[in-house]
Amino acid sequence: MYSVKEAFYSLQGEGARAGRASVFCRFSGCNLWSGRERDRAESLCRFCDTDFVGSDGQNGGRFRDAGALADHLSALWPAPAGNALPYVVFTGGEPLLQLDDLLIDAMHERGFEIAVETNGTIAPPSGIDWLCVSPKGTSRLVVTHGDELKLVYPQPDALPERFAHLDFRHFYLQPMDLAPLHGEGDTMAETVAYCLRAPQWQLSLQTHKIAGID
Ligand SMILES: C[S@@+](CC[C@H](N)C(=O)[O-])C[C@H]1O[C@@H](n2cnc3c(N)ncnc32)[C@H](O)[C@@H]1O
Ligand SMILES: Nc1nc2[nH]cc(C(=O)O)c2c(=O)[nH]1
Ligand code: SF4
Ligand SMILES: [Mg+2]
Repeated sequence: MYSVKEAFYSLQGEGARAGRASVFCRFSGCNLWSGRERDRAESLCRFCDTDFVGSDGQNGGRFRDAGALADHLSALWPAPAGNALPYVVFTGGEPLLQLDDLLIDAMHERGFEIAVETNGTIAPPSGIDWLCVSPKGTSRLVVTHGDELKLVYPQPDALPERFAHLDFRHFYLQPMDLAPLHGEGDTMAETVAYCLRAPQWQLSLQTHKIAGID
């Protein structure tokens, strides 16, 4: 059984593949935060911008097996899509609590390339085509290689220096959106300043928020 908060067709907003048409599958639940506001301040991840509780979002639900979820997701890809490769982004919540070999195989069988957005605390199954790891605070990072490391900045307890030596093709800093925290501050200027000081790191903007899409 898979529990999915929501699923939708949009443009990948973040990282090296920003702008690419994608089916998003947002799994329910996370191992670093309950999703309840009253638990936020005491959680390992405290700045989350996402509601991943339950399965009541658009195209959300509980799916009895990999084939049922794969059919549901592939129906969100437009037809005809010309020569674009179908692309699915598994996110959440923490997708590696649920994503398994059966679902990976089922999406590959339907012609999809598979991307994952993870907090890096759970070992991934094999067969993922694009792995984005986004470390959180003091949580223990077990995924030390992948395609992109995308660190939300600034996190005083997760400095970029801690991750700069890891085996990733791309290193991104993404300004922390303080809106979910009702916070004040200019994370954009700080993030730009860091990228200018340490050019290994590139700026990742959440372009879907700028564009006003999901
Ligand atoms: C909601 S998370 C879900 C996937 C996974 N749990 C993770 O943390 O990578 C998706 C992406 O949004 C980023 N993110 C979450 N809250 C954010 C915020 N307030 N500002 C900027 N990026 C944020 C995460 O770091 C991650 O890269
Ligand atoms: N458009 C869009 N791009 C995204 N890239 C990563 C997202 C996520 O929440 O994991 C996300 C998202 O929520 N929307
Ligand atoms: S690890 Fe990801 S889904 Fe979980 S609370 Fe943090 S940003 Fe949100
Ligand atoms: Mg998001």
